Amino acid sequence: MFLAYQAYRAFVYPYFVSPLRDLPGPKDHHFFVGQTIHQFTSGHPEEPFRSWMRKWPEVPLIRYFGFANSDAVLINSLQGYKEVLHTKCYSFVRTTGFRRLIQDIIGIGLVFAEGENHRRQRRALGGMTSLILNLALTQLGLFIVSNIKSYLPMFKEKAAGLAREFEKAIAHNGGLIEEQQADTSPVKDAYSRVTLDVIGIFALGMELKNLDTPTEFVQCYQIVFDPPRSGQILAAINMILPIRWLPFPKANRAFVEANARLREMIGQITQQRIDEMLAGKKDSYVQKYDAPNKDLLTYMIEEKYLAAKDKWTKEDLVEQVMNFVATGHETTASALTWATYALGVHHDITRRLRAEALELLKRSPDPSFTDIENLPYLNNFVRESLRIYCPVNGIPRLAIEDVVIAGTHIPKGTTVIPMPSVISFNPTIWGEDAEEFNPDRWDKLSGLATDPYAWAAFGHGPRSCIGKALAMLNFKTIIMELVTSFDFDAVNKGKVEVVNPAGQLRPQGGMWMKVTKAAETK
Ligand code: HEM
Repeated sequence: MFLAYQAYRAFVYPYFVSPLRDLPGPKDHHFFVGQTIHQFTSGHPEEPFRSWMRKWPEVPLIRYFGFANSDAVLINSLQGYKEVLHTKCYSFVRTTGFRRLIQDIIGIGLVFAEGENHRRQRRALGGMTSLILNLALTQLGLFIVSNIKSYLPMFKEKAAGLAREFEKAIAHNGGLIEEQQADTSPVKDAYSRVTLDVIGIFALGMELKNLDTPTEFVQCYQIVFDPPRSGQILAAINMILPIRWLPFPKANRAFVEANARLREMIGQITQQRIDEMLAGKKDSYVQKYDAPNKDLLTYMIEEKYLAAKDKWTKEDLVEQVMNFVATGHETTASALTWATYALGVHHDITRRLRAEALELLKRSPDPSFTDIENLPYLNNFVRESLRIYCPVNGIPRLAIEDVVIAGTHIPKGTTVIPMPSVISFNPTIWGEDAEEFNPDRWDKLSGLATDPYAWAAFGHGPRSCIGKALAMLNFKTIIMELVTSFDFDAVNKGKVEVVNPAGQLRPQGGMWMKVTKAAETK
């Protein structure tokens, strides 16, 4: 009976019964596995989705076949974005494949909480997006701008440390700061180290000091985020069939061990903090940046672990911390990597950013948060960089009830994919030059491009990125530091090969970049 039902779902339902069968979409799927092989062999996690969008740019929903011919829908309209990510957000949950791809790495905290549990966690973490002022992304608590901006001195200090790293590379390697070494790469590696240091202070209240000497944290994250080809193939298979328990190949063992070690280290830090707080040593954590709020771990222990009701266990705390450390550093490191690539290709853009920043530094040698926020070209550059090179590839969802999206009835059990780059590259929204890198477009947005849902680098609605303010200020501070010190020249100015499958946009084998001291610096 069970087998007969499965056969019906795979071979009868999708072709003759599904209410989605008349939606436009690709018909070149393979027997039983749908589009899975195309996705894993396309060389880019966002292809072939982008190619479908190019073929049907005006169609709100594009239907394709997932594994076992399951129904899947690519969201291709702003209305669809608004409904899936925002107004009907809780009609969906994370998909199993997405969980299997990244849950081991990033923990089962906020990112994987669902429904009422998600609402509660988000409220507890002080990052509840106001549903009234929804699009303004007003958030309460640790993640609000007034708290984040108090970390500006720390962002500047870390950015200066990064510049020193690049100077060392210029002195030692003649400015070629990318080397192909055991699948790791110093530019991306330097960005991972600096962003890990930042999140260490924000989330753990600790100086991890990875910029000085890479710690075991960095090494473990390199193993889990930058696996060799065999590890990437394993990750692809694991999305469909859980195989992480296998003791082979070596890449699988390394992945499992690195994850276990990360949990162990974060567990130790958490336990130590709990012990200190129970012993009344409330000042043992770093507060040197004069932030109005505590670090996230301390905050969670006070608010949830030591709370009278609705308590979190130590294991809950560890998973939350895993979430923030992983999501908080690798996304920003990826954004910086691709922004540097843009600087290395578009030298005129680097010069304009430099001129704007130097002019500010002349007026205000220690610029404030408002000074930085008011740099129009930097703001345009950062948004354009995140539009063209969105670090988060896709944010797949599974419908847990029947729901109407963009006027179409979507049955329970359908996978829907909002993919920021699909909406960013759509010419009906962003114009015929949608795929071109052009920061100036932000000065003359018109038509659908002015819709808030047209730019989805941080998602939208109740599940939008809680760390947006932190990421943006950190990103801007580092770009300012880099353009006022260096010129970049991308070794590969053509198409950059990327890791696939991956939850993030990551260059395969590093981003090779020639860096020289700028003629005019601060
Ligand atoms: C450039 C940097 C970043 C980008 C592009 C980015 C992007 C995103 C996106 C697109 C989502 C929404 C996923 C969805 O709708 O399911 C998200 C969620 C999230 N982000 Fe970020 N992020 C960045 C930086 C950060 C930082 C710095 C932190 C932590 C301090 C962070 C923590 C999170 C968390 C915890 C979630 C899950 C929110 C929830 O499910 O309620 N992110 N991020």
